[in-house]
Parts: sequence; C-alpha cells; structure tokens
Amino acid sequence: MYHLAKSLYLHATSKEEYSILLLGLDNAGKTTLLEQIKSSYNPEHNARLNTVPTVGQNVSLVDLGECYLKVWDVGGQHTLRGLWQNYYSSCHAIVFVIDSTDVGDADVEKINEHDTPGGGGVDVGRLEECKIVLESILEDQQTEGVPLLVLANKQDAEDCVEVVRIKEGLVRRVIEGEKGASVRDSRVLPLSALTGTGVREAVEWVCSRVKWNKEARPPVMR
Ligand SMILES: Nc1nc2c(ncn2[C@@H]2O[C@H](COP(=O)(O)OP(=O)(O)OP(=O)(O)O)[C@@H](O)[C@H]2O)c(=O)[nH]1
Ligand SMILES: [Mg+2]
Repeated sequence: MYHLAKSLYLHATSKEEYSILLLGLDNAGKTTLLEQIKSSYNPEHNARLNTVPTVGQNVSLVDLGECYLKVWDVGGQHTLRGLWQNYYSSCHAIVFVIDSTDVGDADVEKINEHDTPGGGGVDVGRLEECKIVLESILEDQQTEGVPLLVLANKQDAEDCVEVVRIKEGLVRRVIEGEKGASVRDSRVLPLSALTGTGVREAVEWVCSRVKWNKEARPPVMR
C-alpha cells in the first residue's frame, strides 16, 4: 500500500525531463541561444549576450510548465568536438546551429568547384566543415532516430543566407545522402539568437518532437 501511494504521489508531483543537445561549429551562436532560451522562459533571467567561446559545457534546466528541458550547450571548437559523442546516448533531441553568414550560399555542390583550379573562386565560407560535422553526428549510431532541428542562425545579419537555401542546399542533401543514415524527424528553422527572434518556435518544435519520440527515448521523471 505504501509503495502504491508513493508511486501515485510521485506520478502526480513529478514532470518529464528531456535533454536537448546544442551542437554546431564554434561561433555559430549556441551559447547566445541558450541565454535567450533561459530568459524567454524565466523572466527573472537577464540574457548575457556578451559570450566568450565555450570551453567545456554550459547546462541549464528550463521549466516549460508541462515539462522540463535540460539544455546542454557544448563547445564547438575543433578540439572539443570529440566530446560531443558522450552526450548522444542520453539526449532526446539535437539542435544543430549554423552561422548563416559563414556558409557562402549554402550550396554543397559548390564545395568541389571551390577546390578546382579555375572554379571561379566561389566563397563557401565554412560550408564544407559544417557539412562534415553534421554528417558525423547523423552517422553515429547513438543518434539514430533522435529528432533533429537545424537552426539557420544570424538571420538579423545583412549578409546572411536565407533559411530555404540552407534547407535545400545543405540539410536536405546531408539527410538524403549516404551519411544521413536512418529516417528521423527533422526541421530547418530561421533564428536570430541575438535578437531572440525564432527562439520560442524552436523550443516549441523540439518540445513536441521529444514527446512524439518518447517511447523510443523515454524522459527522466523529475
Ligand atoms: N548577428 C548575430 N550575431 C550572433 C547571433 N548569435 C550569435 N551571434 C554572435 O556570434 C558570436 C558567437 O556566439 P556564441 O553564442 O558564443 O557561439 P557558440 O556557438 O557558443 O561558440 P562556441 O562556444 O565557440 O562553440 C558572438 O559574437 C555572438 O554575439 C545572431 O543571431 N546574430
Ligand atoms: Mg559557446
């Protein structure tokens, strides 16, 4: 009787907690996004937007009312990317942040043109690095079936490439390519982490998808 009462009590008083992993190249805007998520859902939190490169990780528990999101922001510098896989098996969704001002026009077909002599000197920024890193996440077995949200960040900047190009030129080709691996729920959305535009839409998408996927990856009860 005691155990039944205890489990009923816990069921009534606890909430689901999902772990969300923010990934992307260094300087993409992950820490800025984390700050905006915290201030969007906790009016007492003042977003600190003067970020410095993350060495290690930042983690925050965000109370959405219906559930908690535990958001992990890990450093994107090359030397830190080897640590990402330690988070894969316990995350419920991956948010991949892209700096839309640093991927040329986001057409992966142009990567080779760039390398060929006389290829026209197309400036593709960090597009190739971005593609390789996204592929490495998707081809890891531990991320199989995990919902993926790609955020085309820095949409406030004049020289940014639009979200549709990032979707068609980069993300769709990676997901449908041979390294895209298993079928998964995915979406590409625009974001300005600096101004906060698109933050709530991103969180709402993630929240709905982790719930849909909860049989495959059950939440932790908190
Ligand atoms: N214009 C503009 N700048 C942004 C935006 N988001 C981030 N930045 C700037 O981009 C730079 C890097 O932002 P961070 O949030 O520190 O990037 P990060 O992805 O956490 O970088 P690492 O910790 O090195 O992996 C900072 O100067 C931010 O102010 C945005 O939406 N628009
Ligand atoms: Mg950071």
